[in-house]
Amino acid sequence: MLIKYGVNHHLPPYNSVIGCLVAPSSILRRQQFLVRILGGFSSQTYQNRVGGIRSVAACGVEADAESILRAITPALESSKHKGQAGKIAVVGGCREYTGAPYFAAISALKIGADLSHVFCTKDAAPVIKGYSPELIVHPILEESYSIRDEDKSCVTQRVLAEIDKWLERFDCLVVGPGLGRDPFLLDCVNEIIKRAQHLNVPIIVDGDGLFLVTNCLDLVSGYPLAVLTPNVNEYKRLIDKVLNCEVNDREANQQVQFLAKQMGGITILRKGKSDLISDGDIVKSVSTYGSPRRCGGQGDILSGSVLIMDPRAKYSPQGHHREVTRAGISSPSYSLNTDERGLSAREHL
Ligand SMILES: NC(=O)C1=CN([C@@H]2O[C@H](COP(=O)(O)OP(=O)(O)OC[C@H]3O[C@@H](n4cnc5c(N)ncnc54)[C@H](OP(=O)(O)O)[C@@H]3O)[C@@H](O)[C@H]2O)[C@@H](O)CC1
Ligand SMILES: Nc1ncnc2c1ncn2[C@@H]1O[C@H](COP(=O)(O)OP(=O)(O)OP(=O)(O)O)[C@@H](O)[C@H]1O
Ligand SMILES: [Mg+2]
Repeated sequence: MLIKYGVNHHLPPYNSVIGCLVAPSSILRRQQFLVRILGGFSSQTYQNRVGGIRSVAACGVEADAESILRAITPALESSKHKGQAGKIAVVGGCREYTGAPYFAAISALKIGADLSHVFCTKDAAPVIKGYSPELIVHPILEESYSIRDEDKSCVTQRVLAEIDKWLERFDCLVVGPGLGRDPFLLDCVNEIIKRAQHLNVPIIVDGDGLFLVTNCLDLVSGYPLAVLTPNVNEYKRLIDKVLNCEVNDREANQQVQFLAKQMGGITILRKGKSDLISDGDIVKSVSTYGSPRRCGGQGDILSGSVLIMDPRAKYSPQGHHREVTRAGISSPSYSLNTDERGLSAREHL
C-alpha cells in the first residue's frame, strides 16, 4: 500500500490518528485520516469540502486531496490476493517492552496492511501473541542474559537464517519499537538492517533502533529507503552525534534538513508539537491539532502507520519491482502517484 504524494510526504502525525477516533463512521474516519496525513487538515475544513475536496497541505501548499486520495489508495479488487495491500514487519519487543511492537504492528494492520509480522525475543512473543491473534509473531531474537558467550555466534546465525526466510517478502520494516538495548540483540539487529538494505526493503527506524543507528551511523546513512522517526530525546542524540551541536528550535526546519542531508538524504521525521519531515532537499511540517495527551505508545502508532504509507514499498500495485541503489531510487515505478493524465501527485501541488 503506497500512500504518499511528492517525494517528501510520508507523514501521518499521531495527531491525525487521534482525530480519527472521534469521527462518526469508519469510512469517514478513514477518509479523514487520509486527508489529514496529506498535510495539516482540520476536521472542519474537511467537513466543509468533503464534496469536492481540496485540502491545504502543510506549509500552505495547496494540494488536490481528492486526486491524491484516489491516486494513493489501492483498490480492493477480487483479483488481488492476500498480501498485496501490504506485508510488513516490526523488529522489536523484548522482556520489558511488549506494548511498543504491538502498537506499531497493529496500527499498520488497522490502517490497511494485509499481513503484519513481529520479530521479537522469545520472552516477548507469547505476550504479543496474547494481545492479538491478527499478528504473526516470530520469537526468534535473543538477549545476552539467556545465552552463553560460546553460543552467541551460533545463535546469531540461527536468527539470521530465520529472518532470511521472510525478509524478501516484506514491503517495509520498522526496526526498534520496544527492542531494548541489549548489546547482543542489537548486534543481531544490526545484521538484519544490513540484510534488509541488501534486499532494498524500506526501513523505518524508531525507538531503540535509533539508539543503535545513532551509535552506528553508517548503518543507514545514504540508504534512500530509510526513514528515522526520532522523538525529542532521540533527535537530540542524533543531532549531537551527526552535527556535533545542540538542537536549535529557532531554526528547526533548516536543522532537520541539514541533518537529513548529512545522513546522505535519508528521511527524518522529527516528532513533536509540530512534526517536521525532511529528506535533505525540502522540509514539510504537520501541526494538525490532536490530543493533548502525551502517553507512551503514540510514537509507536506513528511508526506503524508510516510503515504502510511509505511509498517506496517493494511493489507498486501493478506489481512492478522496485529498484534502488544507495545513490537513490533508480527506476521507480510508482504509478500510484500518477493520475490519468500521467501527472505525478507532486505536480498537483
Ligand atoms: N508500552 C510499551 O511497551 C512502550 C515502550 N516504549 C519503548 O521504550 C523504549 C524507550 O523509549 P523511550 O521513548 O521511552 O526512551 P527515551 O527516548 O530514552 O525517553 C525516555 C525519557 O525521555 C524523557 N522525555 C520524554 N519525552 C520528553 C520530552 N518531550 N521532553 C523532555 N524529556 C522527555 C523522559 O524523561 P523523564 O521525564 O522521566 O525524566 C523519559 O523517561 C523504546 O524501545 C520504546 O519503543 C515506548 O515506545 C513507550 C511504550
Ligand atoms: N508536544 C507535543 N504536542 C503535540 N503533539 C505532540 C507533541 N509531542 C509529540 N506529539 C505527537 O505525538 C506523536 C508521537 O510523538 P512522541 O514524541 O510521543 O513519540 P515517542 O516518544 O517516540 O512515543 P512512544 O511513547 O511511542 O515511544 C508525534 O508524531 C506528534 O504528532
Ligand atoms: Mg518512541
